[in-house]
Amino acid sequence: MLARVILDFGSARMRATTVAIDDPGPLEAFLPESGPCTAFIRRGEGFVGLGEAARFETDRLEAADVWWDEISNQIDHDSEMPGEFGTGPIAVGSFTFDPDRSEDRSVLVIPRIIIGRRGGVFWMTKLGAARGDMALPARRERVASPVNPTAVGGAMGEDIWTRIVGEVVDLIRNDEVHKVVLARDLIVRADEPLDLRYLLDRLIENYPMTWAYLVDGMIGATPELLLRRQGGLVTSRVLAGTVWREGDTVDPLQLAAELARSQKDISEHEFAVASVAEALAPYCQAMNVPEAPSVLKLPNVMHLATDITGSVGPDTGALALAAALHPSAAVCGTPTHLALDIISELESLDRGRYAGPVGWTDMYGDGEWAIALRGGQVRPETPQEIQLFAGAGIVADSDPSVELAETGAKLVPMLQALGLDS
Ligand SMILES: C=C(O[C@H]1C=CC=C(C(=O)O)[C@@H]1O)C(=O)O
Repeated sequence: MLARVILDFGSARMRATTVAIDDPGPLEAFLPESGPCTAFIRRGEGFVGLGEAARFETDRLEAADVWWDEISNQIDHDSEMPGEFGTGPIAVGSFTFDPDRSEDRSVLVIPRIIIGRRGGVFWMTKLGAARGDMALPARRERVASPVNPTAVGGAMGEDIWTRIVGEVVDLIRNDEVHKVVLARDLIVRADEPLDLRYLLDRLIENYPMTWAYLVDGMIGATPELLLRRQGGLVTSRVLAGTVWREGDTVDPLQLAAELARSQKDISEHEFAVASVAEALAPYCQAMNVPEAPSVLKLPNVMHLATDITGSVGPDTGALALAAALHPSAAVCGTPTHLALDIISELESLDRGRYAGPVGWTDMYGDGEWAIALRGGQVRPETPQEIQLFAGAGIVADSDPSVELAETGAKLVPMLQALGLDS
């Protein structure tokens, strides 16, 4: 198994301190110009992580879970706010969609400093620090917008991608598989290294209702939550089935009504809900799956949405649940193994961390893992370049050219952030 551990606290025990702080203002303002940093923010709540006390590179969620379990047992935590959700040392991660078919690695990092906000409570956690050493880091002065960003194409041309969607529709109509989510990529290149803090600012500003994430060069603003585990309660927001507005021609209410009635989108959505409900069931004493989806309205698209809730025992942590739920049929298909094979055969794309779990877990197994959608990856060797991804669920009634347009609508948040779509 591939695993690389970088620890800067050796085999000694680590001290961590958490204190309540005054409202620090926007969390993202603390992200430094250079050096490792992480963020997970929705509606102004969440955290930023600065520096790295430890890092685990792996190809398996399960291995990351074991590693964090061992490491978190070596941390002595002194907290002013014990038991407050999200406070204290955390591990922040971004996992590949398909570890068997990706050159990219999954990563779990333990930030050295965490600044967080939730429900009117503000905190800072520092690893390797005592209560006397809890000054807030400096806020940044300014961030740089992308210099001359240009879309330079992806692994596959739009016409070829559309043809492949047609091939998958044929497979589905021949009953060989029920649903397959196909993705495509788009590379955007600038003249100077991209300042990810600028992109994150734009995503937070334009899409405050999504989970804006930044982990190891993977950045985006996703509306889909694989799971939140908070105490004994697990919640999952399942999305699948999409409409969008071309210009301002259609009334949003009418569009939402059309989506709620669209048999094609309802069937696409039902596969996704069933996959999450089936994967969660073995871990839940009780579960609630609403019978009909609601419509989630975002600035660029609308989705059918179902919030599943369940109760889990103390032994099943957030990372273990993420391992059980990934990949759901919102990003893979039904049946899972057939959809995975078709994706790897036809998509001609290494998805890397796109559509994989991205999020955090704490020392008690609580945490939030979203699905890394509406985002892109910047790699250290090409800091002026970002690979964007977008996919669409293909079912029997899919029209390939409409699916292509749907992936275009899903690329809008990142293109806007890069200054390529107004
Ligand atoms: C696969 C993506 O979206 C998923 C989430 C919501 C709606 C989807 C759809 O309607 O196809 C996808 O299942 C993506 O954004 O790349």
